[in-house]
Amino acid sequence: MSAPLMIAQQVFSAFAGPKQNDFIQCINATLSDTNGTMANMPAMGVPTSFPTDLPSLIGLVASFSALREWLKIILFGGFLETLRRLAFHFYYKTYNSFFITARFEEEDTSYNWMMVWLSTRPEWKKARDVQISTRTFNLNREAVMIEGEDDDPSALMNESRQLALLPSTSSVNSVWYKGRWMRVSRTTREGYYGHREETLELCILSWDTSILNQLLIDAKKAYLAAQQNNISIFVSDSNNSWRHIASRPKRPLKSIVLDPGIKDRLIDDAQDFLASKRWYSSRGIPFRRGYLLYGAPGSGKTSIIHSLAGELGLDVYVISLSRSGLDDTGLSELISELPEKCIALMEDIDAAFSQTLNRDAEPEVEPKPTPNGPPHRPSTSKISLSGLLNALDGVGAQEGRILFATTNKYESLDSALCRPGRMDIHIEFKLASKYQAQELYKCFYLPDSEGEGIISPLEARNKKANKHGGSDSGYSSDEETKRLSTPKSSGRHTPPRLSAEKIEEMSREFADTIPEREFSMASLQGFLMGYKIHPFEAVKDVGGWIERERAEMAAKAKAKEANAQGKLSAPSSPVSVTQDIPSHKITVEVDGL
Ligand SMILES: Nc1ncnc2c1ncn2[C@@H]1O[C@H](COP(=O)(O)OP(=O)(O)OP(=O)(O)O)[C@@H](O)[C@H]1O
Repeated sequence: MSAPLMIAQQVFSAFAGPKQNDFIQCINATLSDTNGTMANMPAMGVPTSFPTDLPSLIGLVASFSALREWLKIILFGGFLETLRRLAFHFYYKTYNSFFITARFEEEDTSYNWMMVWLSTRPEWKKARDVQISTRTFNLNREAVMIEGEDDDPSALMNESRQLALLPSTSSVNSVWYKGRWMRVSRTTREGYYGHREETLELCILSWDTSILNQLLIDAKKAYLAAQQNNISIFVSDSNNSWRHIASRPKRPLKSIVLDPGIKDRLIDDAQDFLASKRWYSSRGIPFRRGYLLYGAPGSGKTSIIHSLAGELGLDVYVISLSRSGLDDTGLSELISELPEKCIALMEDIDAAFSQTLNRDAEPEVEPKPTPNGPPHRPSTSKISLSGLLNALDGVGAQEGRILFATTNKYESLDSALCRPGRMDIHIEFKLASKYQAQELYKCFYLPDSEGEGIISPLEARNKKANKHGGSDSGYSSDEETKRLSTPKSSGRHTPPRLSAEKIEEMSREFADTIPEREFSMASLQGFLMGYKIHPFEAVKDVGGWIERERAEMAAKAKAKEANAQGKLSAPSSPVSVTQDIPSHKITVEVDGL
């Protein structure tokens, strides 16, 4: 009781000054009341009168032996803690001067470079703790295949599984790079909405900081080299940011069959545009180019755009105008965030147009019931035509971009959207001509540069496996090819090798049977897909296929007409369309007929 009172007295006198003597006397009186305690104080070496200045107070406190011990402990502990902190500080300083540390966040592209680079390292083949992954880090490329997989026939069935060996997330791994030791660790943490995000950390033991740059350059080069045969596809997410969704192998331009001149016109124009930046800027013309591809469905509009992207080495940014939640501001943001050289693709621009694209955005309407199915919901997109026009050539519009828009309903597009400056070149894609049918046939059955027809990778590998057993060398005679093209007789799954003259002759026969501009290229491709390894049967059966297609189209037209007249009151049962092909039958159910 007495010590706190004494301290209170001292503190009070220090702060309150001499005028507070009454209060000090009061405390003294209180202390002198506690006789028992005070009586013992002289024995403890504590003065019985109370100091009123600071040095005396310190003397008083120091006169307590227990307090002295505490003070010593506190000072000693503080000293030790300071030493510990200094030691750690110097340790980390020294450690960091030996190591270069780099972190890569999963959502960043550089993370993909590093992971692809790591997946090619030989270290993981011998490691005892590795992660097995089928992720390709936005690449369509072979990662590390399982050793011996090529020799295992059962692995042929798992052709598409590409297993990569990666550093484990549960341990710290070592890699050597250019004679430097590197520590690799991967950590995951809980991100937003429970999404797990990964960070890759590399610690390189090196004084020379340029080694990190070298590593990044190597990893990026390796990634781009692997990406060389692919194009990247980006779409917008709900935050109106671009997100990489896929890499697709480049499609050779020659695999797209158009009437003569169309492909050349497109490619020449696009190449000329990309090389003319200075020309545009010196004349004050916005450095942008727009192409409108319109015409029949399945005529190759989308295919040629992807193929062109591969040819020009550009990535494709798909702008989906009917995406729910996308409004004029979001669209402007998206277009202004496009990279300088890229292809922006707006598919089926008429679909968005007929639902919401008009100069004065219509208020949302209730879904209307349709006779044959669920009510048709209008798009939840809030794009207006003026918003689209502003986004395309407003101040925020990106320079250097090539815009491709596709539509099946050319006439329904507003003339403001189609005017030069927005859509500079309009190209019509028609239903297949005889010329296209013939070229498509040749495309299917002519051997490519490696001596194979257009066959699936599995067939190619089967072919490789059969290399020593079959009579594959050189072109075969007609009799031989007929025999080979019949699977029952040959038991093979590879297309026959036909001479170029033979294919030319058969392709003419095929094209003669196909009526001009009646079928789409997509439907011809669909037919030929059923005869991938049966070129003779394809020519023989195409007449029957045409009849069936016509009957089907007539039935569809009839049903559509009946629908339009409101005669259909109940949903009709699906119609089965059966296509006979030599090796198997395909049954397709067509709804609503
Ligand atoms: N001219 C063509 N040459 C080669 N293949 C073609 C051609 N046209 C279409 N195809 C094939 O048909 C399929 C559909 O083609 P694509 O998607 O490019 O047509 P589209 O005109 O964009 O159709 P839609 O207007 O319905 O979107 C693809 O698999 C493609 O290989």
